[in-house]
Amino acid sequence: MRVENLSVRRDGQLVVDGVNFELLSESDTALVGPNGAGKSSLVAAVLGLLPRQKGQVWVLGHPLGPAGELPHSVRSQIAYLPQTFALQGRFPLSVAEFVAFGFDPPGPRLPWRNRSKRHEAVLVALARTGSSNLGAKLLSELSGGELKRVLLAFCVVRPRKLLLLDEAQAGLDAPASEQFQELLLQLRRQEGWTVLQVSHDLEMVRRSCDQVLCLNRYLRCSGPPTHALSAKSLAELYGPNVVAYQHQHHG
Ligand SMILES: Nc1ncnc2c1ncn2[C@@H]1O[C@H](COP(=O)(O)OP(=O)(O)OP(=O)(O)O)[C@@H](O)[C@H]1O
Repeated sequence: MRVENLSVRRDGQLVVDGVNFELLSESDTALVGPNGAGKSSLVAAVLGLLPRQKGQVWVLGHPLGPAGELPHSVRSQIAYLPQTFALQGRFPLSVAEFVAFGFDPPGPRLPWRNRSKRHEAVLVALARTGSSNLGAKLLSELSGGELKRVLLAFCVVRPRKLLLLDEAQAGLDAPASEQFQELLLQLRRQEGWTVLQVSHDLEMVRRSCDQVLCLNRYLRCSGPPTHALSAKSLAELYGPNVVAYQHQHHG
């Protein structure tokens, strides 16, 4: 993915201003910045879900159209996990049914076609994400950690190239968050995904991402974590009162 001079306006305010970046194939890039910095707006705009005020975006070599259009063949390579995924009450959709939706590329869906292949792919996806015991449960009955694993099962049920995650670990406790990140890393390597993930977990970003984009309306800094998350960069991004915490590894 390549983004040139991207600006996004919301309610008359410029919330993303002149942003440039590139995601290298099979890399893991984190998008960090304070609340309201424009991270979710940027992700929505590069997917064509939010209008751009200006700028060009190329997804897997294809230009994003003026109204966010992409060919089906490109859209089918993308998975997007939004920040919120609200299911009220006992929404009547099982985990296995939900993951099965991920099997069919965008476009007209013919549920009777590929039925046995789809069923097999769902079982494999659930197994690969440690969710085999959840297939018959309702999606609305899952815990936060279970739901995140099932969302990854949705992503892995057929091959894709690009994965965009908006605060996928929000609401998870520390062990669940760690497990989710490990699973994501494992699947990314196996599938060859290119990942862009919005995160507030700077320690996780330091440990597992190749590139960091520091956003606060415009791109304040970018590069490998050692550079982009230095004390100086963090002070510029979050203000001088943020303490840059770094694990010291001994031995
Ligand atoms: N639906 C909306 N309508 C109008 N303005 C919005 C909407 N959603 C967000 N904004 C505004 O756009 C700006 C950027 O918000 P955005 O959600 O992109 O930031 P963020 O960096 O993802 O924040 P957070 O870390 O809190 O999720 C904020 O000023 C916010 O108030």
